[in-house]
Amino acid sequence: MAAPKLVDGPEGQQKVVLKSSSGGSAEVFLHGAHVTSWKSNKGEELFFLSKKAIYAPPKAIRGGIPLCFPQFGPLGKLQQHGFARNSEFEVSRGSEDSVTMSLRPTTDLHRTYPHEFHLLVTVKVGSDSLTQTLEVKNESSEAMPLGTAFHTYFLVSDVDNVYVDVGSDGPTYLDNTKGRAETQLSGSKVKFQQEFDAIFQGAPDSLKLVDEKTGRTITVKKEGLPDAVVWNPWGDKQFADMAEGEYRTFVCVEPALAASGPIQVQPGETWSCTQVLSVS
Ligand SMILES: O=P(O)(O)OC[C@H]1O[C@H](O)[C@H](O)[C@@H](O)[C@@H]1O
Repeated sequence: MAAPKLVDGPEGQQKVVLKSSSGGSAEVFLHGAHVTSWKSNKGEELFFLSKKAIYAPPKAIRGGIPLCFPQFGPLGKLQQHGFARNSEFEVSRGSEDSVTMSLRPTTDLHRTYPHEFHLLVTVKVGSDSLTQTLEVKNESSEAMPLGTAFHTYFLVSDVDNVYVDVGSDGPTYLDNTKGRAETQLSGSKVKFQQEFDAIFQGAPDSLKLVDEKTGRTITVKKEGLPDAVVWNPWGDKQFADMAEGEYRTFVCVEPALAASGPIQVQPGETWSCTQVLSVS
């Protein structure tokens, strides 16, 4: 099995380039096991990646799929979204169209998260799909708390042209712009006219992002992740690693173990989750 090719990227960071025999492709940095590009078999880029992204610790790359682990957002004692997205992974195995990257805790990570674990993240690209799986084994003698998310930034023609169908009619969500106040969505479609930052707890396992201008539909299927976060920051506020106006060109749909967590992974237990993205 050919080992995946390591290619130099910005700021001395290395990435793996994946190619499917039927045309799709993807790129995954060792920094954060971070997927930064997914192209369909038509060669169209499907992920947003900021022109001002920073490719070195302690920043996560702004775009693609930041890996939130072992915490989601501020829901715990660790840094926002946990440390995995700012950690250096190693290639564990791979092929032309798939790579598995590995992270074990360093002394530094143990300072805030005193657990022995082995984290494996696998990314596989198909002609019009990308599959990402996270597996974590608790190798310590006590339970380890876990929150996580695949924090995917999808490229859109303009935020005015899109909606996210969350798969159920009139669900409630926790509104992060209002202190996680419980709020009800009218209908099943999230549209964007202002900052939207919501945790749909116990969301259906299939969500859709529809771009009515391009006619493109992205389907997000989640396994093992009870929640879904939908986010657009609206406006050029507070993000030094986002260029002016870039907020109009992405929507985040994030399969997550967020407000339904953290869970406790028991000693010796391996916990896993998956997202399958497809474009039509
Ligand atoms: O800037 P970051 O740490 O990557 O967080 C970016 C965003 O992530 C999630 O979508 C949260 O729901 C938002 O509240 C947060 O602003």
